[in-house]
Amino acid sequence: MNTILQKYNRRADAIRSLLCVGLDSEFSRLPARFQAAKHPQFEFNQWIIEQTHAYASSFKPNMAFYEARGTQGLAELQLTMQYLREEHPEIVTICDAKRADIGNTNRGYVESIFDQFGFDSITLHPYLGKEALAPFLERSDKACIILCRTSNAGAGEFQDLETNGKPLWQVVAERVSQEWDRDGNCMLVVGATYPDEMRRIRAVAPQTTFLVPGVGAQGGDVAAVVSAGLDAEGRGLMISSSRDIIFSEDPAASARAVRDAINAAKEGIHVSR
Ligand SMILES: O=C(O)c1cc(=O)[nH]c(=O)n1[C@@H]1O[C@H](COP(=O)(O)O)[C@@H](O)[C@H]1O
Repeated sequence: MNTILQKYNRRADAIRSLLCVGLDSEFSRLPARFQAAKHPQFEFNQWIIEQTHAYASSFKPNMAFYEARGTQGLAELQLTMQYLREEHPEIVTICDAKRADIGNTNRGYVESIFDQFGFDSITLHPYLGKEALAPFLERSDKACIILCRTSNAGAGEFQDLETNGKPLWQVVAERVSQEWDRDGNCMLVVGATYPDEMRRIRAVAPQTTFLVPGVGAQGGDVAAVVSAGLDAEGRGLMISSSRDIIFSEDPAASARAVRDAINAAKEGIHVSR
């Protein structure tokens, strides 16, 4: 297991939480007091981080909402990362960017996301194959989170296509967990909205950690996710919610409620951790 996964498990055990808080800080949805601030997204993120860090094992900013504001948004993402590194270095950071290109171009993304922004991990799509992703996979000090079964309604358009009698998402799960994950630095994205598929993915990838978006605003059920996806150690899940937490009346209470729902579901299936 590599250092980022160790960091994650340490944090998850220390605060008894498998919750990932998504920093999808869309400018138009920020409270007015933050929209008027000098660094709106950064100051909002700082507030959200302070409200929710006690319940968060990871934070996941989605690049889209920072890129949308051009250089100012990217600068505020950089400030957010600096703040997290200084104030909460024990919490895992995930760059949700769903990148991947040919190998040479990936080197640029690796430098940007891992070295300039300093993220612990990044979401990637597998479409170009292992050879192209080598610059990411070689980074045994970081983690690669590969899209397997996404949470959206149309996920099946390609992901359900059968190859050698298996759906593509199963091939991705097997390939990543058995062939790509040499250093223990690979995870899989498995949407909360597909618990049946998640159960099958857990069966073929028993030791892989899943990033699980889709609870909260997208309607995924926390108890179904825990039942389908928990690993034998009582971990193996980063259950992610963005809008439902960060734009709620009380982000601290919302984060605590998801953390509590996850733990209640775990107790229901008799996992000690
Ligand atoms: O990679 C992701 O995090 C991701 C994969 C997926 O299958 N579905 C999905 O919703 N996401 C991301 O997870 C977040 C979900 O946000 P909420 O629906 O507000 O909780 C967004 O940043 C999405 O881009």
